[in-house]
Amino acid sequence: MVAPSRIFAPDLLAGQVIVVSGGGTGLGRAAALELVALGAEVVVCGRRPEPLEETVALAGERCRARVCDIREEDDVAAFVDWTLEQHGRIDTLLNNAGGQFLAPAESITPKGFRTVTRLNLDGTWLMTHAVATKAFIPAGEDGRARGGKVISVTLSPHNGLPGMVHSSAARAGVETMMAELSTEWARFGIRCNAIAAGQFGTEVFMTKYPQEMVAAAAGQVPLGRLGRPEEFAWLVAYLASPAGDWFSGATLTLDGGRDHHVGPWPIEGSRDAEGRPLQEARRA
Ligand SMILES: CCC/C=C/C(=O)SCCNC(=O)CCNC(=O)[C@H](O)C(C)(C)COP(=O)([O-])OP(=O)([O-])OC[C@H]1O[C@@H](n2cnc3c(N)ncnc32)[C@H](O)[C@@H]1OP(=O)([O-])[O-]
Ligand SMILES: NC(=O)C1=CN([C@@H]2O[C@H](COP(=O)(O)OP(=O)(O)OC[C@H]3O[C@@H](n4cnc5c(N)ncnc54)[C@H](OP(=O)(O)O)[C@@H]3O)[C@@H](O)[C@H]2O)C=CC1
Repeated sequence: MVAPSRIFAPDLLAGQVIVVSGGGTGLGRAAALELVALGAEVVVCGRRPEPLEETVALAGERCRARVCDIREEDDVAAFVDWTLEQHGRIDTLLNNAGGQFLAPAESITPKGFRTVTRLNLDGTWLMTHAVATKAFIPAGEDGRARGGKVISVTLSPHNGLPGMVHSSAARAGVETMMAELSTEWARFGIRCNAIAAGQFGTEVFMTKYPQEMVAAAAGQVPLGRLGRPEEFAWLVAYLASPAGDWFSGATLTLDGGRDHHVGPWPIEGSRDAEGRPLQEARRA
């Protein structure tokens, strides 16, 4: 039995069907559990069955899983068809699956660059296009497009993460994709937004990258800590709920201030004896 939400009413998303890509781990799993706690039917996908099965075991009967590689067009089509066979509708798609490797730009090969843009940009597009054309745009019983919501995970800081030029470029593309579609697909009642995630202490974040980088990450966040997966899940739930109905084309940055980090403040050598920032004297 999934734990009740600490923030929202338990029936906030009752009756909704929500797809979470990458729902077997980290931020995707946290979102899946919160959405189930709020009454939604959730379908998770990813490449490996084991983490998906663990999410289902934690979430209970209102969560289903199916293996799908979001980079493969046929996989994506089969996954969306299967979800519609199971539930008859999709209300929200959370494009959370993604990732990258850390490497200096000059050492990234053409294949390495393509690998990361294909996952984050092409994969997000394949999922978005398939869900829109199969579930959101076709007419419902009233003869009008059913509509729906797309929420795509991107990356903060927006000036790019050194060592991640491929992912920084791909996520910028996803944010523009969401903004563009918010105009084109408004006529179908489709809302498209991005959540620019700062650094969250998920298991993969804590273990995949060089430990020096991980150890330094919180120090680059003005609020002084990494994000907690439930903080991501709450924003997803808010956007999926009626409170999110007038958001479209937006990028919501969720990062403890990381996007605007300029280094330690007060600046080293520019503090008074108590460590406070310096202040100019008033004119006499
Ligand atoms: C501050 C942090 C902010 C963000 C945090 C998070 O996102 S946390 C969450 C993060 N979560 C995730 O990232 C989860 C998802 N991430 C993944 O699945 C992998 O990281 C992936 C994106 C590489 C795709 O995997 P895949 O199995 O499809 O690919 P593959 O392994 O077969 O490699 C294909 C090609 O890529 C290249 N290349 C690969 N690695 C390196 C490297 N270390 N060095 C150099 N190059 C590398 C290489 O060209 C290779 O070809 P080769 O030379 O072998 O012929
Ligand atoms: N944690 C952080 O600090 C930040 C994370 N992000 C992004 O947020 C998202 C979640 O991150 P996090 O939970 O930390 O990381 P995880 O690595 O735990 O999550 C990535 C998920 O995506 C799935 N996935 C990867 N490739 C594919 C694919 N080709 N097809 C389908 N599913 C795939 C993985 O499952 P499987 O391997 O089984 O396919 C996994 O469940 C990612 O897009 C990440 O890049 C962005 C900014 C910062």
